Amino acid sequence: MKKLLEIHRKGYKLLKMIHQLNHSAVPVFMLWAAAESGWPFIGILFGAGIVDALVAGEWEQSLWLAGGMLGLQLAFGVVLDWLRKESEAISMEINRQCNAHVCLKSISLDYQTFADKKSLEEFSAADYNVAKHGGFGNFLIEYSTLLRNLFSVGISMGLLVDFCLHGAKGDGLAGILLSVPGSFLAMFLLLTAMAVFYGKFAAYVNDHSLEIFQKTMSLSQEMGYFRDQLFYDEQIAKTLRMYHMKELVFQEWEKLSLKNEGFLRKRWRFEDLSKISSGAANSLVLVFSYLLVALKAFAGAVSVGGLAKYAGAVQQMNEAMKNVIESNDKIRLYTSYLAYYTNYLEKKSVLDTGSLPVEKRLDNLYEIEFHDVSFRYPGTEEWVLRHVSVKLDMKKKFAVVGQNGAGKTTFIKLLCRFYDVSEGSITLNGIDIRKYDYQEYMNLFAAVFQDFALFAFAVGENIACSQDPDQDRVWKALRCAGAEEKVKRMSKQLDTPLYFEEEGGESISGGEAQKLAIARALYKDAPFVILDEPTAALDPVSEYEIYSRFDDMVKDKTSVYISHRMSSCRFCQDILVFDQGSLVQRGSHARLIGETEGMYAALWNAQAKYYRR
Ligand SMILES: Nc1ncnc2c1ncn2[C@@H]1O[C@H](COP(=O)(O)OP(=O)(O)OP(=O)(O)O)[C@@H](O)[C@H]1O
Repeated sequence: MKKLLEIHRKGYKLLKMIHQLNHSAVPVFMLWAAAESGWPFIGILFGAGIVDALVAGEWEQSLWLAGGMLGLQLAFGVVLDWLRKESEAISMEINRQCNAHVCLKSISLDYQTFADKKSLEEFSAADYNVAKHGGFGNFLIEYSTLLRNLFSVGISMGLLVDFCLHGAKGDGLAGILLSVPGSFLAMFLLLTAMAVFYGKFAAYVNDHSLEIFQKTMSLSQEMGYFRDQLFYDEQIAKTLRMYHMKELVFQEWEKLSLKNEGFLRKRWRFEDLSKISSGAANSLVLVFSYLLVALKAFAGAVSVGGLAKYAGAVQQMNEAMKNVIESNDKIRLYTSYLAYYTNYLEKKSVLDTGSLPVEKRLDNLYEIEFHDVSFRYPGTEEWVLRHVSVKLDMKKKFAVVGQNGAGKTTFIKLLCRFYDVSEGSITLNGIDIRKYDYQEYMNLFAAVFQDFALFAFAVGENIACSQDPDQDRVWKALRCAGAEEKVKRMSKQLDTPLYFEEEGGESISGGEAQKLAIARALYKDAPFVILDEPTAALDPVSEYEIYSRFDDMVKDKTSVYISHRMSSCRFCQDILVFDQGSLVQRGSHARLIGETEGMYAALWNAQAKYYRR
C-alpha cells in the first residue's frame, strides 16, 4: 500500500507538471477515460434487456431497447472519436514541449555543468525517454487507462453485487455457492486470487522491462554515435576513406547492432511468455466465474438476459482489474523513465553563483588577475594548471605560448569562466569573479576557439548571434576580419545560409570560416578579445592582413592570442610562456629571446630554423 501511495504521489507531481504545460490535458484525458469505460456497458446492459424482452415476447420493447442501444453507441462513438483525436493532439503537443525544454536546458546550462560526462548522459537519457517511451503522452494515456478501468471495476462491481444478491437453493457445494453469502464469498475469493496474481505478475514484468530499458538506453547512445557521426559527418567521412576504416567501423557497428538485437529478442520472448501466462490465468478465472453465473441461471436465480449481463460483467471485471494492476505498475515504470527528464530539468548550473553586476566602463578599464591558480578538470586527478599567478593589464596585447598540452587553452577557459578554479582565485578589478553575475562576466569576452562553431544559419545571424543583425556593424566586422569580399559574392549576402545547400546555402572553406568566426568576435565588441590559434587555417596573405589590422581592431581592448606561430608573438607586448601547466616565463619578445636557456627561446629557435636559409 505504501508503495502504491508512493507511485501516485510521484504520479500526482507529474500530472501537476502536465497541467502547467497544457491546461486541457488532464480534463480531456479524464473525460476520455470515463467515456471509454462506459462504452462496453451499453452493450451489456441493453443486451440483457433486449434478451429478456425477447424471451418475454415483448417485441416492441426489445425494438425500443435495440434502437436506444444503437443511438447511444453512435453518440458515444462520435464523442470517443473526438476525445481520442484530441488526446493524441495533446500528447504530441506536450511531448514537443518536453523536447523543447530538454534542448533549452541543455543550451542554458553553464559550460562546466554541461560538459560534465554525467550531465551528457542525463541529457541523452531524458531525450531518449521522451523519444522512445512516448514521454508524458504515454504517461497520461496510462493514467487515463487506470481511471477508465477503475470506472469499469466500479460498474462491474455494482453488477456483481446485484448478481450475488440473487440467491437460490441447492444441495451440497452448489447450495453454498447459490446462497447469497456463498456467492459473495466465492466472488471475493475469485477476485482476490485474480488481484494477487496480476499484482505479482505486473511487478515482475515491469521490473524486467525497466532493466531491459536501462540496458538498451546506453546501447542506443552508442549506436547514436555511429548513426549521427560516423556514418554522416563530412570530416569523419574523409578520415574513414583515407585510412580504409570501412571494415573496422562496420565491424564495430555490427557488434553493437547484434547486441541490441539480442536484447530485443530477449524482450520479445519475455513479452510473449508474459502474454501466454497472463492469458491462461485470465481464462481460468473466467471459467470459474462463468460456472458460477451458469449455476445461478440453471437454478432460475437469474434470467437469460441476466446470464448474458453478469457474464459480461465478470469479463469486464476480470479485464479491468488486470488493467488496473498493470496500469499501476506501468505508471511506476513511466515515473521512473520521466524521472530522467524531471531530474535533468531541475539540474542547476554550478557557476551561476554570483549576483554582483559588472561595472559598465566606456574606457574598458578592466583588470584581471590570477592569484596562485591551480586547476584540474572535474572528475580527474591530474593537475592541468599549477600555481599560476598573473595580472592581465588593461588594453595590452598578450600572447600565450607553450608546447601542446601545456595548459594554454585551459588558462583561457578559466579566464572566460567556463570552469571555476580548483585552488586560488581570479579577480576582476579586485573582486573574485565568482561573485559577479555569470552572464555579465561572460559578456566581457569575445573568444574564437580552435574548435569554433559556425551554424547552419544566415551569415548575418552567425556574426551578430541574433535574428536581427545590425547590418552596418556586421559589414564592418567582416571587413576587419577580411571576409567582406567573400560575403559580397554570396547569392544573398548576409542572408545567405551556411552549409544547407538545398536551401540556397553555401559551403565555405576552413580559412573563410575562421574569418567569419573572427568577425563574430569583433562584432561582439567586448573589452577582452581572445583568439586561440586565430590564423591556423589562414593563408599567409590573409594572416598578414589580419595581423596588420589587429592594432586597429583591438586598440582600446585587452587581447590575448594563443598561437603556435611564434612570429605572431612579435605583435604582442607581453608574452606568457606555459610549460606543463606552469607559467614559466613572462615578458616582451626582446626580453624573452634574450633568455637563451628559456622555453621561449627554445620554441622560437625550433620554428625559426625552418625559415633560415
Ligand atoms: N575537458 C578535459 N577534461 C580533462 N582533461 C582535459 C580536458 N581538456 C584538456 N585536458 C587536458 O589538459 C591538458 C592541457 O590541455 P590544453 O588544451 O589546455 O593544452 P594546450 O596548451 O592548449 O594544448 P594545444 O597546444 O595542443 O592546444 C592536456 O593534457 C589535456 O589532456
